[in-house]
Amino acid sequence: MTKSEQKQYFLADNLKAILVSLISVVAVTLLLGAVTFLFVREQEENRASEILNNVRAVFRDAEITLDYLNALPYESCGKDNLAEMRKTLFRSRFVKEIGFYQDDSLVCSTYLGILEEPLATDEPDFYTKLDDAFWINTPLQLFDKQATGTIVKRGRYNAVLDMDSILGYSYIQDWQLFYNGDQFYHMAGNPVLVDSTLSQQDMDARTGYFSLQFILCDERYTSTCLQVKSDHGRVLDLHLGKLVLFVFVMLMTAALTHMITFNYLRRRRSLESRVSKGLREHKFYSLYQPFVDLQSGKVIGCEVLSRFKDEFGPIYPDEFIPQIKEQDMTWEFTVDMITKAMNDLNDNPDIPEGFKVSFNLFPFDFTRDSCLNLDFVLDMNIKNFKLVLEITEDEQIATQSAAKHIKSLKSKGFLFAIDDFGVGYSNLGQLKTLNCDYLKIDRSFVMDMEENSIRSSLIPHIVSIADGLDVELIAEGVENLEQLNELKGLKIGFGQGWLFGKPQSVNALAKTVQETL
Ligand SMILES: Nc1nc2c(ncn2[C@@H]2O[C@@H]3COP(=O)(O)O[C@H]4[C@@H](O)[C@H](n5cnc6c(=O)[nH]c(N)nc65)O[C@@H]4COP(=O)(O)O[C@H]3[C@H]2O)c(=O)[nH]1
Repeated sequence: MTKSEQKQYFLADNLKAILVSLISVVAVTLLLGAVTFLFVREQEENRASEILNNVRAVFRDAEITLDYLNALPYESCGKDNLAEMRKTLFRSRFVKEIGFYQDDSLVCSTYLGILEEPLATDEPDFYTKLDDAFWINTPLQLFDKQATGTIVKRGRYNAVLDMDSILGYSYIQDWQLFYNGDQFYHMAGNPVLVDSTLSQQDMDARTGYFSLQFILCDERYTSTCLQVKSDHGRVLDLHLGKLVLFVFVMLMTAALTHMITFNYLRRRRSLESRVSKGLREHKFYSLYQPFVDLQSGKVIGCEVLSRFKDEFGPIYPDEFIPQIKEQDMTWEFTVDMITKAMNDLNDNPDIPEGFKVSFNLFPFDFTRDSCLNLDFVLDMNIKNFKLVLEITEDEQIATQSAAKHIKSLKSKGFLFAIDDFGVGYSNLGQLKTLNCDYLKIDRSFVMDMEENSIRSSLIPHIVSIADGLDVELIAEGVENLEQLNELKGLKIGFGQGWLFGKPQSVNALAKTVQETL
């Protein structure tokens, strides 16, 4: 991969990773947002029911107080009645003052005692379903002129309720308490905050669960309800820590998903993962390079050479072969390559019977018994190809087991070629033991023949070694006519190289074969 390709992939991977991290941040935000919201909403509901509990305590206290007094037989305000009213006031917790009525006028109260002039009272703000009369934020004429309060009257008595000490603690009144009678009656809190003409059903339909606007009614005094429209500033103050955590989690999610995605994409592009994916998905394919009989010029065989290409481009054998060895997949790879090549060559009618087909094998595989499983190639050999197995000179083939396996394969009809002869590890004794059929002269010897280099001057010695061992020679890397002529002059039998054809598709090979017939 070139530097500019690497840069391009780096940028593309980065963009993809950014996209994935954005998507995951959105997903995490939605998920965490929903969970946090439900949590906040529950907390707001808890706060609302706490307010309602306090209200219930006040009403209950007033109810007990008023019921107790109404049960007494007093019809007028005398000393005894007043004493009883004061005793009762002392016992109650949320009643600030008690008054007594005669003929709809207030005639005495715990604070002022018996009034000289009975006091007529204004119309109440509303009546409850139990016929209790309520005055909301009404001037408390009996105290000082400024004071206002909530008064409830039941039967002959009224009670001034200490609502403020319970309801007034909240510095932001983002709720209103109302009585739900034939219509909404404001009782406490912020009267303009929420639309009092809305029914609970309207509110529910309008707000849904993901909202900080809701109505909660008391369990006992079911007509006493709290309408809440939570103040965002207060809620934010309350949950600032969570918000900071939220932002932190989002940043971490973004960073982590970017890192994971980027690494994944980079790993996917690594040689190791591309090769292993290629092996898994049988993505390797074969090209065929012609062998030529140097004297007649006819194509008499081919070498099968593997190739690989994926969405990131090609990988060449000098990179994927070591990788396959590293992943210990050599045998699986070889079986796959041979099967595909045999199918290609069998299927093409222009590849003649008896054609030499040469496969590259990994020397290490000859040390394992599995190499004897090459019988399947014989079964596939319907066109009687001369099957040549090429092994590079390698210390692995010097082992006893490799020599035994090679001997056994030869007895089944496979021919053997020592590849890249002259640059590897071999000695004459070993060559004799292996009893190979061909020596392939490494192309480094052929490359500078026309310049009479020291290396090329060794070719005649290789020729006499081959004569001594009675093996055929194949010269690799023949690129021009000068090399061809010299090789012919040295009585070398076969050649392979760009002069005769590069590694090519089976169809191109078939055409080359037909042209030289
Ligand atoms: N400069 C030049 N090069 C020429 C010329 N003629 C042929 N070549 C190249 O020389 C290599 C010959 O194959 P090799 O020596 O068996 O060397 C092969 C072989 O050892 C290994 N290889 C390739 N395919 C397979 C395979 O399927 N299995 C195994 N085990 N090894 C393979 O990878 C090596 C390299 O393969 P390739 O890149 O295909 O390279 C091929 C071929 O393309 C020429 O005239 N000039």
